[in-house]
Amino acid sequence: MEELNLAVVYYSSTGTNHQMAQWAEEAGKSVGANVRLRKVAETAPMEAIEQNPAWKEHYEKTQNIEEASTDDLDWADAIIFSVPTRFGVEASQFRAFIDTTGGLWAQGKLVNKVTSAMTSAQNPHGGQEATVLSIYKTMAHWGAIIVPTGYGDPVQFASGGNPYGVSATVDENGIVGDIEDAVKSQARRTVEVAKWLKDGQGK
Ligand SMILES: Cc1cc2nc3c(=O)[nH]c(=O)nc-3n(C[C@H](O)[C@H](O)[C@H](O)COP(=O)(O)O)c2cc1C
Repeated sequence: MEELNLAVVYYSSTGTNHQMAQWAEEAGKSVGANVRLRKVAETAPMEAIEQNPAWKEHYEKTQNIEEASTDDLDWADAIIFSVPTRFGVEASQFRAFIDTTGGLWAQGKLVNKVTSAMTSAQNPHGGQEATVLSIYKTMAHWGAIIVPTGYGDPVQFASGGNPYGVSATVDENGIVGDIEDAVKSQARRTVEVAKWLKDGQGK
């Protein structure tokens, strides 16, 4: 078995997607992948962050996490993205990062990356599926391999059954329900698919 590199790239203002990314990191390691957990750089001005105590606290708490770079994408065989929903699409911080990938794209280095995406939103129907699908549009432009969650693992029914990628609903107490197993299942599946492709073995 060759080495398998997984990059878990997330953006989070108030911690939800950070938590989901950590679960994905844990699951990736549990199936033997080398994992890089990376946060997308903050682009909002400090005045905005400081107006929201939860945002400020999370921002300060995660200063030690390395920021995502295009090198992480180049290094990775598999990439999992976790990004909050903002008005029905991904947070702009994530789009700013994606907009730095033109060089890799031009060299064809994003082709066949094995990718999967997760999100969170305040409302179950507030754009969760739309956000994951929006990320997948970019993956199509990359020529990446998209790994949806589907319904192959029953744990996905328990987490709301978003077949595109796990999505969390968040209220004032944090993530609603227990989606940890669903996130971990998605991460393991993404790594498995990447392994099949890397080893040239089908299932
Ligand atoms: C500017 C803004 C726009 C948002 N738009 C939506 C939305 O369209 N639908 C929704 O259900 N929640 C929306 N939310 C709630 C966020 O999705 C929620 O705060 C986020 O998923 C929490 O993730 P985080 O803790 O990782 O930052 C919005 C929040 C902000 C600040």
